[in-house]
Order: sequence, then C-alpha cells, then structure tokens
Amino acid sequence: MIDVGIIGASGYTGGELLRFLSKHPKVEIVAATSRKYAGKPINRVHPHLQDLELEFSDVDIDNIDADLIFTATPHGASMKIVPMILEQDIKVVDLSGDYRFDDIETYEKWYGIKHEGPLDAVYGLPEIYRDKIKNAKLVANPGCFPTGAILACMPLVYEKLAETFIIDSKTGVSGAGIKPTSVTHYPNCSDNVIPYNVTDHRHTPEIRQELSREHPVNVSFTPHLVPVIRGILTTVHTFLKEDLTPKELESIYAGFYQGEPFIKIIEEGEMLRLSAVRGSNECHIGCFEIDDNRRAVIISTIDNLVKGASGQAIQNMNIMFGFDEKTSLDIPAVHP
Ligand SMILES: NC(=O)C1=CN([C@@H]2O[C@H](COP(=O)(O)OP(=O)(O)OC[C@H]3O[C@@H](n4cnc5c(N)ncnc54)[C@H](OP(=O)(O)O)[C@@H]3O)[C@@H](O)[C@H]2O)C=CC1
Ligand SMILES: CC(=O)N[C@@H](CCC(=O)OP(=O)(O)O)C(=O)O
Repeated sequence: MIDVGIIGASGYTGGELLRFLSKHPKVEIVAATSRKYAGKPINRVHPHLQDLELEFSDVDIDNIDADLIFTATPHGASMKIVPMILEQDIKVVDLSGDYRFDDIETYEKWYGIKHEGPLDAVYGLPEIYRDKIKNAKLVANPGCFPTGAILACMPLVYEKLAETFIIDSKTGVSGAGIKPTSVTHYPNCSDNVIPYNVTDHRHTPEIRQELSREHPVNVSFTPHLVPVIRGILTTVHTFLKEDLTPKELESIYAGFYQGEPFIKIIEEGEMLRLSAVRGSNECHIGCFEIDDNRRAVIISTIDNLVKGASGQAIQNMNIMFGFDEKTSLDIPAVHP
C-alpha cells in the first residue's frame, strides 16, 4: 500500500484523481486539498463521490505524510509547491505545464511567466518514456492536446515517413477547468464552435519538443472549443514521403503500439467518436486515409480529463511504484 495526497482536489482533474484512486487497491488517499473548501466533505464539491469518507484539507505540505503527491494545480502554482514536496523526499506527478519543457526559455516565452526552476522531470507519456518513468522522482504529466497529438504522430516520426504535421483539435469545455470564463460560460459556448489560439497555443512547443527528439519535424497546431463536456478529437494531416496503402499505414500504427494497454487502433474505414473514450484512459487512433496528394489523415480521441490528465497521472504512478499499469484504470468508456 502507498499513501497518496492530491493538491488541488476540488478541481476537475482533482475530482478524477479521487474517482479512480478511491477504487485503487494499493492506494490510501491521505490528503485532498482545497483552500476554498478546507474542512468540508469531498462530496460537497464532487457529488458523484458520495461514499468517499474524506474531507478537504488546507494546503500544508509539511504535514502531508505520503509516498506520492499529485499536484493538480494551475501552472505557476505548481512550481511553487512541487519543490517543497520533493524536499521531503516525496515523489510527485505534476499535472500542470510547469515541468514539461527541457529549457526554461521556451517555458517563459510561451507561458509568459518566470520559472523558478529547476526543470528536472521525466515527461510522463508512458508509451514513449516508460523506462524513465519507473525511476522518476518528478513526472511532468503531458498536456491534454499533446497527449492525443503526439500519440497520433509518433509512429510516422519514428519510421521517418513524414516531417510536417498539421494538427487540428476539437476539445470539450472541461479542458478549461472548473472556473467559467466569458468563452466557456454555457450560453457562449453551447451550440457553438470556437477556434482559439489558432497559431500560438502553448501546447505547440510541447508537441514540437516531443516529436523532434530524434530529428526535427514541423508542427502546426490549432485548437477549437466544441460544446461537449469531455474529450479531444485530434485530426492530423501529413504528407507521406512514400506511397503507402491505408492498410500499410494502419499496420505501422498497430506494430508501434503493440502491447500498449490503453492504445486502441481503430481499423481503417471504422468510425472514431468521443463517446468511445469518454471516462476511460484509452486513446483511440484510426482513420488512416490517404488522398491522391499522399496526404494521410490520422485521427485520435482521448478523454482530456483521463488519458489527457488524471488517468495518465495514475498510469504514471502505477509505473513508478511497480504496480500493474492498468490498476484502477481498466474500465470501459461511457457510450453513448
Ligand atoms: N482540465 C483538463 O482537461 C486538464 C488540465 N490540466 C492541468 O491540470 C491542472 C489542474 O487542472 P483542472 O483540474 O482543470 O483545474 P481546476 O481549475 O478545475 O482546478 C484547480 C484546483 O487547484 C486549486 N488551486 C488553484 N490555485 C492553487 C494554489 N495556488 N495552491 C493550491 N491549490 C490551488 C484550486 O482549488 P482551491 O482554490 O479550492 O484550493 C482548484 O480547484 C492545471 O495545471 C491544468 O492546466 C492538464 C490536462 C488536462
Ligand atoms: C478548453 C481549454 O481551454 N483547454 C485548455 C487546455 C489546456 C490545459 O489543460 O492545460 P495544460 O494541459 O497545459 O495544463 C486550453 O486550451 O488552454
């Protein structure tokens, strides 16, 4: 058994951490913080967690005795909290963007705030970095868009079959967190589709960094807000360097992700949809169509709060402590 704490447990990703961890056979939740709801029962904020007998506590890192702490806090806040946790020799999985970059300059340029450093984390995408995650003290959980985008592009990068990726994503509104803004306020975003940060979203350099590890590739990324609660559907357009049939393209993906418990290859010609991953830790990858310009279209779907955040964070925790990677995450999606 391990003892686990959650900083930022009143938010959306905090709620998902509580949902999965409350059923994890090897985890005891010893702290769930909320500055706003300290002293109040968890179900006051998360009405679906009625049986979880736990109260929110204040953020008092020195008094959390845990083996691992999840920081489900906004960027900027995480970098103030994470060093205090590491100082106590407690492992961390941080869900924010604060530790995902190799260099501070890129972070400061794209996030527009100063970083207090150091950046000494393992990028927590298990399908690519499983071996490094095993021994990590600090795991930087990937961004939601980068998770779906990197997984959809990586086999082609690895096989050197393409070098320019145009990535178009549609995201559910929960990606913006628990506090509504004028864009995510219900009357403004329901029955609507809203492109935003069309050429300058802060996930662009994160996707670029991870896809360019072996050799540099071109990455352009545009997100759109769509009126669903959860999910990200990502359409990747790329020009193949050689002629392939859709079946050959599909088998490259199937080979690359063979044995991966949460990656499902959807056969060429079959439909992808967000409801097939909603609430689950799966990433579906499919489409595999190729036009007469050698443009290949690959589509991935994830639940932004699960594989795009809390599910992946727990997958990382399972790897860090030698548990079966699927523990507490092995549940199907909620369809329709
Ligand atoms: N939503 C998503 O789909 C995804 C989110 N992420 C990242 O995960 C992190 C959490 O996101 P999400 O759950 O959506 O955000 P929310 O806004 O829903 O929740 C964040 C929580 O953090 C707490 N918090 C805020 N500031 C501080 C602080 N200075 N110190 C301690 N606690 C603080 C708040 O609780 P209180 O005020 O009660 O203390 C709040 O409930 C963010 O970095 C986000 O970018 C990553 C991938 C996907
Ligand atoms: C709908 C919406 O606003 N989505 C957020 C998702 C980003 C996110 O969650 O941030 P990190 O994963 O980098 O921490 C956005 O586009 O900023």
